[in-house]
Amino acid sequence: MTEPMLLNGQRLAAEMRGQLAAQIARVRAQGYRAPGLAVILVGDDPASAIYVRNKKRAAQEIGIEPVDAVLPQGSTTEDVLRVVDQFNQDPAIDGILVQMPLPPQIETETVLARVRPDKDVDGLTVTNLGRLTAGEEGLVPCTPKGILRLLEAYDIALAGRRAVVVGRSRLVGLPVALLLMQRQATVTVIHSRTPEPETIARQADILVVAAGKPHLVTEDWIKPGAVVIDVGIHRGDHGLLGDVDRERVWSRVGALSPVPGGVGPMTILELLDNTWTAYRRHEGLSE
Ligand SMILES: Nc1nc2c(c(=O)[nH]1)N[C@@H](CN(C=O)c1ccc(C(=O)N[C@@H](CCC(=O)O)C(=O)O)cc1)CN2
Repeated sequence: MTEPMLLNGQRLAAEMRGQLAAQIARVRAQGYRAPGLAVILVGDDPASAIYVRNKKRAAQEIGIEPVDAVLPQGSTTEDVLRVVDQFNQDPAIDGILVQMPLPPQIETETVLARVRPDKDVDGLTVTNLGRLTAGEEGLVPCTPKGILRLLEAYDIALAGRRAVVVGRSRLVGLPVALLLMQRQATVTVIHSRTPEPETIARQADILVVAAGKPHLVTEDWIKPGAVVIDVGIHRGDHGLLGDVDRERVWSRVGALSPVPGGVGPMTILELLDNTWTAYRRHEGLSE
């Protein structure tokens, strides 16, 4: 078999960020304000702190003004809602994201429901997920949107092909299944209660793994030549691990998105892209 292809999200995201930076610089030169992104971090999860720092840095580098609110681990739902309300009302803020996961005492549903749908740059509100389900224009969740952009950039055909999604989360599994279906793929979603998941996964031309379990997927899950998208990210003693055991699947796959350097950078890119979209809508600029 020919050598598998590595789907390089790091490089694609860098290219796209350059294009966004140029577009933002153009409108700024015409006298428009800077796009504003509010990032809400609650608690002391170390991984979340890294992602938030990376998001703010990426925003700043392309000309989006990041503003953050950092709340302590013991915050209440009401505390978070107050911050969301402030950003909802602030005309300088185009996008609001609440970093997930939230501490267990906070009602995630209630917090997400408070974010104005036109500022929901994570695409996680019921309004935006409903629009996605109906095939209407809205703001699309970042990781799924990044996965589709990565597949498109590498000319990976979806229409008529069999896609299997491992995981059914609101952040990734559910919306990526919808997007793949909209691209005419035949989609199956499997999850923790699915019997014999390997047997179903082995039918996949495109396998998207968002299970949250390090090295869950091994060669037994892979149809020879399959395109495998690894969404997992886990901090092990020897660095970052994905949900896919890269060494064990490598001889069977046709293409693989690596961890790190695959889907992660695409997630941040799509957050910036959604903020740019929200900004243009707020400023009445053409899309
Ligand atoms: N509100 C949200 N919360 C969470 C989301 C999200 O999209 N919105 N997704 C994940 C975490 N996440 C973004 O928040 C995220 C994870 C990983 C990366 C990334 O760039 N990873 C790098 C490695 C970086 C490192 O850890 O050293 C890579 O894969 O190359 C970006 C964003 C859960 N929460």
